[in-house]
Amino acid sequence: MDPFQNSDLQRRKFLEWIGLSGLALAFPAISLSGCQSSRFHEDEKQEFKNVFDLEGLSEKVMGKDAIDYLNGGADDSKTVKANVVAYQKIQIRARRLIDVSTISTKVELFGQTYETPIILSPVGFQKFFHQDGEVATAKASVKKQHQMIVSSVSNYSVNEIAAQSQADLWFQLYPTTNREVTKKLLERAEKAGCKVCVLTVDTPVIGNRERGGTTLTKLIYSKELKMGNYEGILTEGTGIDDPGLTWEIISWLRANCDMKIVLKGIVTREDATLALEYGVDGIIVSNHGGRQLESLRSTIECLPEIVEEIKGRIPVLIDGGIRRGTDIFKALAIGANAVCIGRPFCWGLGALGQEGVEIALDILKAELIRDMQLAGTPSIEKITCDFVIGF
Ligand SMILES: Cc1cc2nc3c(=O)[nH]c(=O)nc-3n(C[C@H](O)[C@H](O)[C@H](O)COP(=O)(O)O)c2cc1C
Ligand SMILES: O=C(O)C(=O)c1ccccc1
Repeated sequence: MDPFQNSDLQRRKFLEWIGLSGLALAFPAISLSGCQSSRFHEDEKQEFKNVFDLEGLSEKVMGKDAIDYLNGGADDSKTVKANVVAYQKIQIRARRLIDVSTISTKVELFGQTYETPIILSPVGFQKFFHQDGEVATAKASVKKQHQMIVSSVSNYSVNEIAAQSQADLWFQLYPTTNREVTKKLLERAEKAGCKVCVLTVDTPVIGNRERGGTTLTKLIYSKELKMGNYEGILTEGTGIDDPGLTWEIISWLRANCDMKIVLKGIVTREDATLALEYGVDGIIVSNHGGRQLESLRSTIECLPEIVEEIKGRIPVLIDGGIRRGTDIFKALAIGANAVCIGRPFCWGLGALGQEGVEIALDILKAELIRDMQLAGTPSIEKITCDFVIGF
């Protein structure tokens, strides 16, 4: 039974029952947010100069619980800040008199060509930000030709998101302690057409979220939790995290699905080596946006040793703290094959639904193109480590 499916009153009662009165109050605010876009005129939309303008609007229209859940991190949020600040220490070495009249942002990953190297990170619970949740995000990603990664803990199921948006999705997996349940999650993703499984490896337990954490933890551990992908399959006593998970999962995944396997959450050269040994297809250098272990290095500081270890054998992606075209440029220069963004597209979603996600993606892509022109790099392959200093 889905406690949320019948009525607002039922949903509120359920949330109160599990002790989430604050969250219960937040839900009506979410359902109101569907009318947001009509409040903004074309001229006002021009006002979104950068993703921070979308953040500002999202804070005006979302409830406090949603804001805390979205922007919060582990402990004192030092790693959340480090992810952003570390980009500022790196400088660009631009070259002159290079023809930049045509710019290509195309990249190749897993044998496929993508229009841009900017991918949408998996983010759970997107209905918190806007009633259309992951479906709005997926529609924006299709329209703007960006790859989207659907979280295991999405509110809409991966098959519903695929059906409503026609998106080619990647699926992010949180393996449960019950492999039969995990198998069903994989089957659902493959049926939805997913060709890539992003296995998150930084969440043996949920981090210490002092901001927005109580809300999240209670929902995760609530036996009644019914988010899209677990509909009809989450058996009693199965949580979304598995503290017993080891490298053995890779061969199990190989035996149980045909998707490419990408590890998300690698932050050391040692684990990059093991990832190669276990034969994964790619890695995402990530600290979960600073939401898991506090005091990890920023991801851009982790990137050099990992790139050095991987030596181009498999794609290396990175996320965390990317807010500007120059941040994307720096990550690509240091050796990332693509980047993922989390909070920035969610600010757009919270602010204006699908249209806000589109605006966030447009802003970042336009910034990247302008920065490539100013630096003298007409294609992504041309962005080498000679173009950056101070990392
Ligand atoms: C609200 C929120 C929910 C998230 N949910 C998931 C998730 O379900 N699975 C996952 O692997 N990562 C999750 N992440 C981490 C993101 O995939 C990504 O690593 C992080 O947001 C990147 O940092 P950025 O937000 O600074 O761009 C979440 C992040 C946020 C902000
Ligand atoms: O908040 C997160 O970072 C996250 O990964 C998550 C986990 C479970 C439910 C929702 C989000």
